[in-house]
Amino acid sequence: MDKLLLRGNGPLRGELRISGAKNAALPCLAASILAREPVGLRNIPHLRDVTTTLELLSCLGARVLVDEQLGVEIDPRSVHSLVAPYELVKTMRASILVLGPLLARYGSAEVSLPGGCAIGSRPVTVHLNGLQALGAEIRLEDGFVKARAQRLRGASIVMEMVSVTGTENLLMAATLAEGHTRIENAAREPEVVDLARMLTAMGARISGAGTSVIEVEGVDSLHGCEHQILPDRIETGTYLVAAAMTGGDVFLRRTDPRLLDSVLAKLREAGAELQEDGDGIRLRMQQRPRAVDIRTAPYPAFPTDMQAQFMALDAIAEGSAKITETIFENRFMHVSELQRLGAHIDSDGKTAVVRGVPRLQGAPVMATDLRASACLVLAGLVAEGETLIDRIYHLDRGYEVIEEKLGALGADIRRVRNQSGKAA
Ligand SMILES: CC(=O)N[C@H]1[C@@H](OP(=O)(O)OP(=O)(O)OC[C@H]2O[C@@H](n3ccc(=O)[nH]c3=O)[C@H](O)[C@@H]2O)O[C@H](CO)[C@@H](O)[C@@H]1O
Ligand SMILES: C=C(OP(=O)(O)O)C(=O)O
Repeated sequence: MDKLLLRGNGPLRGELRISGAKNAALPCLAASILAREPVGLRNIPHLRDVTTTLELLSCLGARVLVDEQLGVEIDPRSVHSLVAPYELVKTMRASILVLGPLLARYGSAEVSLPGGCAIGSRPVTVHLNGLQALGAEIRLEDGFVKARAQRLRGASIVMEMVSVTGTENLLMAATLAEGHTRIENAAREPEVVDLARMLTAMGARISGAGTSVIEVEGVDSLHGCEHQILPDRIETGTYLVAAAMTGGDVFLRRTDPRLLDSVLAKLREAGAELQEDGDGIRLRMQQRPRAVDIRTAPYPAFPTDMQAQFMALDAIAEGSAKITETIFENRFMHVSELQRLGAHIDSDGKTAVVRGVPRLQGAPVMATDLRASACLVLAGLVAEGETLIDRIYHLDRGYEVIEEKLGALGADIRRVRNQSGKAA
């Protein structure tokens, strides 16, 4: 198992390019199943979750072509299996996103239930209730969601809670349903908007994406398209926090700061100077960060996917801060690892009070989930001595070549590869 070795060595400086968003690429890849022609996707990030999704599409029978610049072409005309097997689904919750497209396009789907992941129970009830409202017959059998429908029918759906993947599944299903669908209490995340842009380019009739009411007029078929995945706002936010924590000066290219308002507001509150510039954003930090309170909630409020990174910032900030996680019941697993590095944090599961210390001390730590891993990398950048992070396969699900990108900004970071299969 690979590990990351870091030594805190001062401010990050320089420029780097932000990748396409994982959480937009995965639904867009799933949406390709809806088309009657090949679909081309650009700015696809090179991530383990993308590879798993491409394997899943191949397993369904789609022809997948990956080109040098990591553009991907998917030809769904050869799809012949409507079963998403456990072996692939268990490694990635986003696999549930093939359910809506398979059902809408082929009238049947069997998708293994995604397992409960470390950050919380993550049910898919609102996906299933919404598909039933569109006329699907759904059974849960042998760990699979088995869904059938002659043709889905448009319906008015009020989502019980704001669900990002739930909104995406229903939106994709509704594009080929007969008649009009209205989705209320829809997620407003930019990744939902990106998916709607792609579906519209395929001939879907959608309005309201980005608001909490999305309306879809079903069409008989969807054609191919070329679509550019939007920049990763969470990767952007993670590198901005890295620069802020190290007292650095970095420019992040090919990103869209408008997707990050709530995060940028918190960085300013922490003392960072931000400058939006053409296709990117520059951050300069000339003081020790001030502690900032965080409360996660659906977009446009502060994203749960940035909570762990801000806990790392608060751990070395001036003053105390309260962090409240409202989306997932178990997303504080980085607390005990930050404590190993010398952070002062009291947590009761849903809230954490962080008292900033002037300096962290390097130690061996364990990554437990994707953003918890990012939080430990940030802490390692400012810790005195060596920090060795184990189980970084989580990180590889969501950050493209993180050690190269941080290395280019001057960080002392290196991947320790384990060739033998024994602990490195
Ligand atoms: C609203 C929100 O911030 N969603 C986050 C969630 O999306 P993801 O789509 O994975 O999760 P959902 O948005 O569906 O879940 C949001 C909340 O609703 C609950 N829920 C969801 C579906 C359901 O049927 N029943 C139910 O109770 C979940 O347990 C969770 O507490 O994780 C992603 C990965 O970290 C983040 O990128 C998303 O920003
Ligand atoms: C937890 C995340 O992803 P996933 O929903 O794929 O588990 C994330 O993006 O932070």
